[in-house]
Amino acid sequence: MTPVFRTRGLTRVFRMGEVEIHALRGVDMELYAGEFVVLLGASGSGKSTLLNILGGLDSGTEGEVWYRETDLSHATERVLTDFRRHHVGFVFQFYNLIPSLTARENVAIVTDIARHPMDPADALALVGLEERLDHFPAQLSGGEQQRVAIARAIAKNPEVLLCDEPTGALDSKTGIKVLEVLRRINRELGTTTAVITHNAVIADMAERMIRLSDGRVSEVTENPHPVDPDQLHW
Ligand SMILES: Nc1ncnc2c1ncn2[C@@H]1O[C@H](COP(=O)(O)OP(=O)(O)OP(=O)(O)O)[C@@H](O)[C@H]1O
Repeated sequence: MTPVFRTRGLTRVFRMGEVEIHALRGVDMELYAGEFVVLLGASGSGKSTLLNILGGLDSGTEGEVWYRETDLSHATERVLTDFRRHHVGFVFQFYNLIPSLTARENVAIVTDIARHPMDPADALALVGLEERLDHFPAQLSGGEQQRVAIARAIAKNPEVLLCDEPTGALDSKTGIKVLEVLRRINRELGTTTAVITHNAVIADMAERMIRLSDGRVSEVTENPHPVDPDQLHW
């Protein structure tokens, strides 16, 4: 299987004045096409740093990061912008919706600059919000706002969806609904999906779990029988 992403010896050092923080200390990992992966690890283990580098939001200090045949570690800003714009979708813990725009308009912001976008209404229907197209964020629950954010991330038809604590601000019932949406998109669109979480239970729905400890991959586990999100309890 050809990986969508491959890192080798990836390190990231943040320099704060005299202090150096080694967020990643040599990460070797792959993400394969179409898989659903959960990234676990203690606070500060480097999960967000890794996801940000995979998504072209940040760069490593040393080591290699490949997106298919593109070497992101030596890419120009133009290549990285194109990569972010057309190949990856991001979902964060806080939804980052624009309060003065409706659900449909929040999604259209992205589809307006994408090459092969979905219709915003279709993207919102995929996340179960066909009845909420003209609602403003303040008129939506937290789970619904997160689903708008997911619709916005997938409406450009990205190959990869990178999610940083997507259920972190939600109660378990709402979080499970959001996970069901992510699972459905992964299955129906074949979007390679990586989800960072503190919640080890969520790994039960993933095909693979990658654990980071102190800036390194400490464990990779395959899960031959991923469960449906509605079977998860926490
Ligand atoms: N921009 C930055 N400047 C300085 N240090 C940073 C920066 N981003 C992250 N760090 C540090 O790098 C380390 C790894 O942070 P990171 O956010 O990747 O961890 P994490 O596993 O995602 O943690 P959490 O689960 O708490 O979000 C931490 O010690 C953090 O303080």
